[in-house]
Amino acid sequence: MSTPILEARGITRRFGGVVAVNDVNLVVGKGQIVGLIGPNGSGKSTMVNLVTGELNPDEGQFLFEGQDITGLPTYRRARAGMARSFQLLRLFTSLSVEDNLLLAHHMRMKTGIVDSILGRASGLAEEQAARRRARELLAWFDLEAFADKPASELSIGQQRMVELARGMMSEPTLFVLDEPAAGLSPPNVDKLILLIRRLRDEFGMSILLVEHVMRVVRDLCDHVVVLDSGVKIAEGKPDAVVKDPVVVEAYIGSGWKRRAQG
Ligand SMILES: Nc1ncnc2c1ncn2[C@@H]1O[C@H](COP(=O)(O)OP(=O)(O)OP(=O)(O)O)[C@@H](O)[C@H]1O
Repeated sequence: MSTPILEARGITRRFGGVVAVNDVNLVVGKGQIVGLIGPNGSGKSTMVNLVTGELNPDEGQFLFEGQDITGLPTYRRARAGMARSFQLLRLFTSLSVEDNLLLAHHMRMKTGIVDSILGRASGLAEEQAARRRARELLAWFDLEAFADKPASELSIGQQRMVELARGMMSEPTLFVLDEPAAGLSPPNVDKLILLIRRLRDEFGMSILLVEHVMRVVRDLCDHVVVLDSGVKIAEGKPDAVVKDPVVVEAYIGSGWKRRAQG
């Protein structure tokens, strides 16, 4: 197997007396879609924040394309090729859709904006390239018609697409998606599934996906990792994992059946 895009080795993170993530190993291979699931409070969001550098682990190591990135700040991970989407949308609702893409690009990469304000040639060239990329992505996501509209005028489903397009601005090789189906209607969930698959197939993207909607996990994931109380309790193919008695037991009482039908 080629070097995985992401490898988490023995990751532990505590909050006071709570061990939110406990000695977790996780591998995302190149071009793979790996699901991270588990009942509420099992440590998924903490793990995502550890992967992207919003949090640092107390123990363990992260490798990105074989390089140790443990302790690197978020923007350095973005430069290395990592992007994320947020469970609660973080769009600038008064800005246009296109400006959301451009601004996020500058903020994530910590580059360009000073140059462009000062009118430096390198900055201007980058600004033009970013604008071109934004337009291409808006077309790819079928959002061209909304480019100049304030994000607030879009439906939640459309805003989720903007969030994904925004993540793509930095040309990531690993996209970490935090509950992309949250709040979407069933037809929009179908669209999302197709779109995430296309992201992988057309851009060769690797994806780490946290998701409660089991249909999304079953349809998309090559491999699933299950957390419970911070511990990895199972992993494998989605169909086998959701039937694993240990996993079913962990979900009982936390609305698993309702979600599995979602
Ligand atoms: N900043 C924090 N301070 C203290 N405890 C925290 C913090 N963040 C998470 N925790 C605790 O860590 C554990 C894991 O929480 P986390 O949010 O990672 O779970 P989750 O699987 O993402 O849950 P959900 O599915 O509800 O989003 C929980 O017990 C939570 O209360």
